Amino acid sequence: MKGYLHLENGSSFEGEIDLGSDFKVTGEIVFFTGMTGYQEVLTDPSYQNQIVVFTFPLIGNYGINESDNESIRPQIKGAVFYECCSAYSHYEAKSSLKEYLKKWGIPFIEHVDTRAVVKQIRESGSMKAEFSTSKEKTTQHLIQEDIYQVSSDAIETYGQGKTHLVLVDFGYKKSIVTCLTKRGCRVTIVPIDNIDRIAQMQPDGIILSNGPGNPERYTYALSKINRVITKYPTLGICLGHQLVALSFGAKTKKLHFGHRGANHPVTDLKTNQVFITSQNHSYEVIANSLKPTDLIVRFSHINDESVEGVCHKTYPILTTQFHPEAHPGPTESEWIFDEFLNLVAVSKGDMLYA
Ligand SMILES: NC(=O)CC[C@H](N)C(=O)O
Repeated sequence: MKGYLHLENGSSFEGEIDLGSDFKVTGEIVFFTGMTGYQEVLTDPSYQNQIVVFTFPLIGNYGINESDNESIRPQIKGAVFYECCSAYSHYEAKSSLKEYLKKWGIPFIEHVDTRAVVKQIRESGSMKAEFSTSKEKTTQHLIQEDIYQVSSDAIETYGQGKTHLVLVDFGYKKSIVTCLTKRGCRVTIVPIDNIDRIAQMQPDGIILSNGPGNPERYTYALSKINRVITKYPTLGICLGHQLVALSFGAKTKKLHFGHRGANHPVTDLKTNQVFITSQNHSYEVIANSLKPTDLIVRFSHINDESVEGVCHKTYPILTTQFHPEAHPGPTESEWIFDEFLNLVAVSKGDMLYA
């Protein structure tokens, strides 16, 4: 049946929806530019509350498998496709993308002119949107509270290595844990509300995870976060990077339409090397706001010179706005985990990490 995507800036697009006639979904509309990696995007908790426009025109062609989930369920609010492929083909595929979205009740609209939608987002910025079978715009109802269900309830441990890391969970991606356990680490996942219990766990280092929403909503926890990260070697990833910066007094702001894709070029200002990164964020750390702090910009985005990571002048703290764990996207920045584990090993007094 015909469906309509309505954006907060007043523009509307026609497509096709195959859910019941009363249904309507609202959320913040963002776009992801990767040609592949849709399963990782759907299941990345950082996308909670967002309607994702996939810019590649054919999505779903290798189906859904059992290994590419970044969390236990799809997290996006809705999806917009040009074409969502039913005739998938891959030896590991267990179902089609459409079947998977329907099973979890995630609405999607297809046969939408996604290029035209993205032009609107690039002009007006990320904004509220809704799609439904109604031709009528109800954009005045789109301004809604951002409600996120993040962070696991329980403390869980993965891996058995000698190096013990605590991952503070704001909605972490599974691949971050995989990158650490495959390097011989034991990783304890700690919900943000249990941050006071970290010292009892005697970690060798801390990871602040990725997560959805505006980093400023964690303002209440910044002093606790700062206490922990100035005690142990710390790696901050995406939201975790933003929280490190905020906890030292820097500021964040919203990007016009965010960085979401698998081909974002970043320079390491320490070595002048450039690498291609996987990204998914709406907010950035304001470079100037770092000046009065002891944080130094370590990584910079080539396209817009936004801050892509920092390190601290004295503490063993390293952060990335991009995703070194990739999934989706290129794995060429995975060495960040090795550099961080080097910091951990040095601070433990061990030999340098191999
Ligand atoms: N992937 C993330 O951790 C995203 C961080 C934050 N929610 C942002 O959009 O900027």
